[in-house]
Amino acid sequence: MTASSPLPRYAYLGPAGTFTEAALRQVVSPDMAEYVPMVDVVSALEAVRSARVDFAVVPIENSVEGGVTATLDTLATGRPLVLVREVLVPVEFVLAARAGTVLADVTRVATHPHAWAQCRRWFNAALPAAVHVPATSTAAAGALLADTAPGHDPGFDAALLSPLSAHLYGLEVLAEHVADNEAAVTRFVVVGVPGALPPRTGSDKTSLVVHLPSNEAGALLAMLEQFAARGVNLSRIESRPLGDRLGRYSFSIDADGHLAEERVAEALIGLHRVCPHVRFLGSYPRADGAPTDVRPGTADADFDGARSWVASLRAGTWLAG
Ligand SMILES: O=C(O)C(=O)Cc1ccccc1
Repeated sequence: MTASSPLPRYAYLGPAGTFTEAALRQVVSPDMAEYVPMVDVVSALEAVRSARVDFAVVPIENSVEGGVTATLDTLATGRPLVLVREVLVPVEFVLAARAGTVLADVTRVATHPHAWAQCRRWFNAALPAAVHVPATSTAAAGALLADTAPGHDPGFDAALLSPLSAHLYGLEVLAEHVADNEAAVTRFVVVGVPGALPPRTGSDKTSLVVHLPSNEAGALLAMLEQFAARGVNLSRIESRPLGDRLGRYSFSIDADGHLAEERVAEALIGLHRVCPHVRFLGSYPRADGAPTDVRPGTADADFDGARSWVASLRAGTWLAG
């Protein structure tokens, strides 16, 4: 990077110390990019749409709660955005407060709703009187606590956040390893505007939003058949309400493989033929590096060979030689 070329700008759910910032750090170091903190994932994604930033890093799925609906819904409609990379972050929480607070005093806990959802059972067992005070992020709760003058009430007693941000905001840790599931992982995605696809690596995912052909028996099967017939495995499928009336859904799908693979391209061709709406959300490398399982008969060479055979039938050259 030369002095004259500006650093790429990345929006993320801030402030400093969020799990989203930890994901962003895995993507690009702070001296090679401008980190732009946002108050929510919708603002981060809209900043990409309005070209205020080049990319956004947002949570999309966690191992305890499932899909992050604000992210899925914002990607599904509006000006097209694509995922260019995914990042996995192990999520570990501590309960922290200002000096002088003891655990028994804590009845109001501020944190991001996803963090609270991942620790509900822990609080039921350890601090049954505690109620959740929603914050825009885990680190925002910590920052607010740190910024409130001594003797003033910020509206809560403690923050549920990462050990790193408890340290960053100078808070005292009251409880460590706060979790319903110690192995919880959140999946984040790097989102940009549509352009050239990241190259195929042999360990890729393709994300899509699909509406069903019609509201009748077999409609879901007709959609799924497009993947199954080409040996394309789905690693995630979630239905989201379309919002206009009850009973209408859009499907958010992650498929194993890259659009550059014939079997994935053929599945998309099938979807485009039978479904009223298909939105391509990108092909990008898997964070876990697991190689894509390509079933016999579904490799590129199998599709090429079959296509040449049909071409020879059409041309009447199949008996020649
Ligand atoms: O609030 C944060 O730190 C975030 O980055 C959102 C979040 C909250 C809980 C688990 C994973 C991500």
